[in-house]
Amino acid sequence: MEAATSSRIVPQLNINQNSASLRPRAKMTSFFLKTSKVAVALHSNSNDEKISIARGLSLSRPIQTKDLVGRTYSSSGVCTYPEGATESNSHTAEEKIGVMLLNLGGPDTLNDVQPFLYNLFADPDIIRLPRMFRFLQRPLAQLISVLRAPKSKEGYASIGGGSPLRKITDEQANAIKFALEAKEVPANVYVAMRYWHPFTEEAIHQIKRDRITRLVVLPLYPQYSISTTGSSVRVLRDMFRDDIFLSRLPVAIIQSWYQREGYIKSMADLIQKELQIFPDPKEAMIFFSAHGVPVSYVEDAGDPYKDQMEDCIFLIMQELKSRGVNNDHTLAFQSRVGPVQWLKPYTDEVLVELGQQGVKSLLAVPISFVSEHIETLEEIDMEYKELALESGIVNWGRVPALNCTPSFITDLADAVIEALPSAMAISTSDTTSEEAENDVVGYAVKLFFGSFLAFILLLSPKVISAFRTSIL
Ligand SMILES: C=CC1=C(C)c2cc3[nH]c(cc4nc(cc5[nH]c(cc1n2)c(C)c5CCC(=O)O)C(CCC(=O)O)=C4C)c(C)c3C=C
Ligand SMILES: [Fe+2]
Repeated sequence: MEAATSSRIVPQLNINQNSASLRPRAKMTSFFLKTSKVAVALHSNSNDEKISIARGLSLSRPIQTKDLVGRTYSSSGVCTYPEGATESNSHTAEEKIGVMLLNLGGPDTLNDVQPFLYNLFADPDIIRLPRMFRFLQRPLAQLISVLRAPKSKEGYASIGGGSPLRKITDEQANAIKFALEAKEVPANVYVAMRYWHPFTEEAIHQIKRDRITRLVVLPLYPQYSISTTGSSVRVLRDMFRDDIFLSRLPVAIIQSWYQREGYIKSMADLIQKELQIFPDPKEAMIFFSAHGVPVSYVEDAGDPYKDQMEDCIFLIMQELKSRGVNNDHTLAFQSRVGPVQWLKPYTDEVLVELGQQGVKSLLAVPISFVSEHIETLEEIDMEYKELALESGIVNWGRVPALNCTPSFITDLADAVIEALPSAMAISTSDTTSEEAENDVVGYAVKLFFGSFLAFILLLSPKVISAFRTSIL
C-alpha cells in the first residue's frame, strides 16, 4: 500500500460507509445529486487561472468513480462530463468559496463543562439508543452529564480551566485560509463545532450571510467515525435539506483524509523528530494511542474507524521504514466512557503490559485528532505517563499534535482545492438562488390573487344561491 495524495469525498450526506468499500486508497465522488449551474460556471468562469489550479491537480494512480448522474471523477477530484454534455456560459458571477472545518468543540470555561457534556451525550450518534427508547435521549444526557461533570471538570481544570480546541481550530482556520490564498484560491474558512461554540448552526448562518457560492466541508478528523464526522454530517444534511439557499449551494464533503501523503509525511516527520530525544532512538517503541469507540459501532453499525486507523498506522510506519526508521510499534485505544465494551486493546492496560515485558522507552503518538486537547494534555501527558513510569518504562516521550504544522496545513489546503470541482447542490431544480427568491415572491403573489379570486367567486350571486339551496 502506498500513500495517495487524495481524500475521500462523499456522494451523499447520508452515506453509510462500510469497511470493504473504503479500502481503495483514494475515493472521490460528488456530494449531491444534480449539477448546479455554478458548478458548470467553474469551467466558463472568466477567472480561469484560479480554477485551473484546482482542475489541474492529478495523482500518479488515479481512481475513477461515478456519481449518481453519471459524471466521472478522477481520484484527484476533477470532474469530467459524459460525452455530449454541454457547458453553459450563462453564469459569470464571481465565485465565493467557503471552507467549513468540522470539529468537536470543547468547553471554554469550567462552567461550560456540564452543558457541553449534555450536548455530547444528547447526540444520538454518541449514545445510540434503539429507536423505541429515543425519547430517553435527553433525560439520559442530562443525567450522565451531571454525573460526569465533576470528573471532567477536574480534567479541564488541570489543563488551564478549559479546552484549547477553539483557539487551535481558529488558528488552523486562519492558516488554511492563508495557504489557500498562497495557492491563489481565496476562500472564507468557517469553524463548525458539534458540541460547543461556534456551533455548526453559527457557521451555517455566517456562510449564508456571506453568500458563499461553493463550499468544501473538511472534518478535522483524519479517520471517519459515525461518532465524529458522521455526526456532524448528519446535522448538516438536515440543515441543507430544509433550507432553500443551502439546498442549492454546491458542496463537497471530504469524509476522511488519513491516507493523504502530506498528512502521513507530516506525522512521520513529528515521530522521527521526537525519537531523536531518546537516549537510544532505535530502542523506543512507537505507541499509537487512538480515541476509542464502542465495539458495537464497528461490529454492528459498520463504522470504518478501526479499519481506517489500522490503515493509517500502516502508512505512517511504511513512510518511516522508507526513511530507515524500523522501530517496533503498537496501537491501543484510549478514553473509554461508560460500561460498554470499547475497541481493544485499552491504552492503560497495554502500558502496564509493556512495562512488565521490559520495554524501557516509549513514544506516545496521539493519532485520531490533529489538535492538542484534553486527552493529549491530561490523559496522555499526565495519567498515562504516570502509569507508564510506575509500570517500569523509564524513558517517556509524546509526539505533539499537528496543530498548525506548515506541511500539514498546506496539505489540507490541497485537499480543499482538489475537492472544489466535485461540489454539487442537493437540489434537483435548475433554479439559481435568485430565481428561488423570485419563486417565493411569485408564490406569494399567486396566493394573494388566488385568494382574491376565490373570495369574489364565493360572493357571486350564483354561488350564493347554490350555497343557499344546498343548505336549505
Ligand atoms: C476521533 C476522535 C474522537 C472520537 C472517535 C470520539 C468518540 C467519543 N467520545 C466520547 C465521549 C467524550 N469525548 C470527550 C472529549 C473529546 N472527544 C474527542 C474526540 C473523539 N471522541 C476530543 C478531541 C475530545 C476533547 C475535547 C476537548 O475539550 O478538548 C468527552 C469530554 C471529556 C471527558 O469528559 O472525558 C467525552 C465524555 C464518546 C462516548 C465517543 C464515542 C461514542
Ligand atoms: Fe470523545
